[in-house]
Amino acid sequence: MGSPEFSWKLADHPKLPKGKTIAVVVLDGWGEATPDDFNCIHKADTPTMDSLKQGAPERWRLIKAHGTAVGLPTEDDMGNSEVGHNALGAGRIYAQGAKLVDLALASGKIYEGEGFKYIQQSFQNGTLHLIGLLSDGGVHSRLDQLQLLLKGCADHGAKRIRVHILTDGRDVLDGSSVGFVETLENDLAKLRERGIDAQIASGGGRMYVTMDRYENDWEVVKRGWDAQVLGEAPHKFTSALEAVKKLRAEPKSNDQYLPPFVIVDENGKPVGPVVDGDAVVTINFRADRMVMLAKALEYEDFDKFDRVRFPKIHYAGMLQYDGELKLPSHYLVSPPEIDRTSGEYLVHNGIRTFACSETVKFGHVTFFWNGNRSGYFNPEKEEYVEIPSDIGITFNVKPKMKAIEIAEKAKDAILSGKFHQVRVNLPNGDMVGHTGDIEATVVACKAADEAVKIIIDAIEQAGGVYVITADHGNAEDMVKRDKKGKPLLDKNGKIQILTSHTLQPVPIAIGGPGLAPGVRFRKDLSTPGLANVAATVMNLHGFEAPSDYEPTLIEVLDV
Ligand SMILES: O=C(O)[C@@H](CO)OP(=O)(O)O
Ligand SMILES: [Mn+2]
Ligand SMILES: [Mn+2]
Repeated sequence: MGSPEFSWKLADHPKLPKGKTIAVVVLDGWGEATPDDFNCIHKADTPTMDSLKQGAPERWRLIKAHGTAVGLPTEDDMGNSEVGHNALGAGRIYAQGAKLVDLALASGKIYEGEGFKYIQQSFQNGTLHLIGLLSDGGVHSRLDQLQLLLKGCADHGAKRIRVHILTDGRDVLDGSSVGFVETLENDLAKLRERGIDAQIASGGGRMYVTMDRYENDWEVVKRGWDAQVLGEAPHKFTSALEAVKKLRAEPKSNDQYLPPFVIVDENGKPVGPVVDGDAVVTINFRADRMVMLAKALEYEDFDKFDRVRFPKIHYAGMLQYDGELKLPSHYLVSPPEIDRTSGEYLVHNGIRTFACSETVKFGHVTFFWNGNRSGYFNPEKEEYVEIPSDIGITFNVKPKMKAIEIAEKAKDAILSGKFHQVRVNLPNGDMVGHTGDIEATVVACKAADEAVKIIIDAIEQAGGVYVITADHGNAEDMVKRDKKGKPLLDKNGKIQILTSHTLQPVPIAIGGPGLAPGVRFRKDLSTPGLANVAATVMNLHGFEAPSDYEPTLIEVLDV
């Protein structure tokens, strides 16, 4: 901080005591929606979350978790874990990757930056490869940004372009991949009319190819590497549209899990392996599922899988994905500068923190919570525990995931008396919700509720305080609806399953024996959101929040 008067010291809260153990629980993908058959939270047996709701309006309320409340471009943007946990941890609303890329493309500034100049050095003699998620989901990437970037790169001298697509079906409807490939193929055809050699070179489903996160399963990244960089995959096609259509027609296949494929020419030769002298851009703005590929593309020393070849390329991320690792070192758009997060403040004010989740969400309560920063602020004051996730399965097969294990770890941390804050993410509603399997999602919600109960019981025993909330909706609505909320049917009369997040608000509940009797939710904040939670938690630790944080959700009445 540049200003001379800056200090990490937080003012004492005038009314609330210090020293309480606070459990902060984030139920991933747990929104509030009308109770019906497609609301898995409603369908599940969730006595603990139901009982918290009885505390409304003083100790239970709803907060916004999507759109501008979390720094996304519009109110049509559903929430997601990155922006949700960023807001929860940072206590302020930052224009997020989706918006920053929009602005940089609209102003043309993206083409003036260091990152673009760096990749541009390969345009004369090399190929430009764009790798990323192909959909308009807006969570990790957006089709319109890819379209603008393709055109912009061509305008700025790219002569040979290869796109390596990852099909979605998670932030958008399953089956929509076909339409996105058609759109992209049209754009590439237009570039070819301009004399630019532009084609799709490889592909695969995002959950099976490339987009793993938090080092859960490097095989996923390897499959992508083989197809994208080496030009090798079990499936070969001469057209991407044909590839996606044929692979989707296989039994049990879906967009999220399409196997890797490469596009070959009439001689069977892959059209776009990455070779020395090429440029590569990973077009996702969101960090978590690009970090592993970024490491493979950038690190000279790398032992996660055998890369076979490590081409000398000019690589840039759409954004820088990890501020602490400075990864990648080149990027087209600067990420939001999320500084002075609540975690960093609290560490400076003597708060000892324990954070835990299973691998698939571990970075959410650590990396995202801390403003896309990996590692500890102060290892003496923090302990982060990762419970290994199951690998190689879709979570509808094991919908309970590691919820109970996470809760037990939290319980031990609470009862140990070593920590002031015990923070967890319970992944079930989200991870199972994304599979589109309604029955399994009901089981998932019940498991998450049981985990909350374990944590609340520990807080009761320790005389502490709990804050139970969520990062965005998912499990509370599993069907695509028309504007009036009626479930939509597909051509065959079957309901259209919604695998994505939602626009719903999320609950927040406070309580526990350590909560001062006069504490209740304020009534004067009209539409607070996730960013109001950080100040709330700071208050519960006995501190005033910094003045530029979004206001606290609570007030303390004299009783
Ligand atoms: O799985 C993911 O990457 C996203 C959806 O694209 O979900 P979440 O934001 O909950 O992590
Ligand atoms: Mn989430
Ligand atoms: Mn999700």
